[in-house]
Amino acid sequence: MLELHNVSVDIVGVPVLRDVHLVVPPGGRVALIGRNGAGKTTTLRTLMGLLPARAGRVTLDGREATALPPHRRAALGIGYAPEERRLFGSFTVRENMLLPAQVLKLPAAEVTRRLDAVFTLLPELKDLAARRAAGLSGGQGKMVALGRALMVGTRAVLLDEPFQGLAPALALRYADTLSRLHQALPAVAILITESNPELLRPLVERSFVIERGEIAPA
Ligand SMILES: Nc1ncnc2c1ncn2[C@@H]1O[C@H](COP(=O)(O)OP(=O)(O)OP(=O)(O)O)[C@@H](O)[C@H]1O
Repeated sequence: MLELHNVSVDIVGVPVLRDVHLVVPPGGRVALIGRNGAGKTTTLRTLMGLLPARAGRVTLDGREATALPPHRRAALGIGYAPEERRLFGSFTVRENMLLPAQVLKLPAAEVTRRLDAVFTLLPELKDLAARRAAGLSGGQGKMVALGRALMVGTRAVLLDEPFQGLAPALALRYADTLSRLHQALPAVAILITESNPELLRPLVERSFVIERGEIAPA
């Protein structure tokens, strides 16, 4: 269970999240819906430990995580796919996917096991494994970012607007991938941000709406 308890976050002195309460149950599929600038990315970055909370607490399975740096949260099984993907262009797809697992210094056998599991789930990544990330299309880049998040996200993956900018056919394929992901790894929670609530309705069990940094159940 990943939880924000009454979290407030300021960026350069401006309140961006206000008293946010958000719950992502184990294996749950949760949407965070909001317009541009509503605070979706800030919420995910706060969950990941990339932004400090001015007030409130972050917990993982009831354990205090508010002060944990991002790599410690990743080590606890939280994967993050940022909206802008942040792939290293000169690295291959495989190298990009391996990076977070290497940062966590996971044993080589475990890294290989996880990579194989992600390739089984997302076979198109296996075909792209040797390609440089710089040459990927936007849709391919999103799949790589998902695969990379799954390399550490054994409990939860946070996906920031993965449908943004995808052509309709690719968006359908991505949605299908998320459904397969849930079937194959039912224990892994998925938190997805999006501006269009209709797009995620078939994929999630629960939605939260965020407006000007405040969350209410949809
Ligand atoms: N580094 C920053 N400096 C100043 N303001 C910021 C910064 N980062 C975010 N903000 C502001 O915080 C608010 C929330 O931003 P956030 O990126 O979380 O929104 P979002 O819902 O993810 O929308 P988008 O899809 O446009 O990124 C916005 O008003 C944004 O302008």
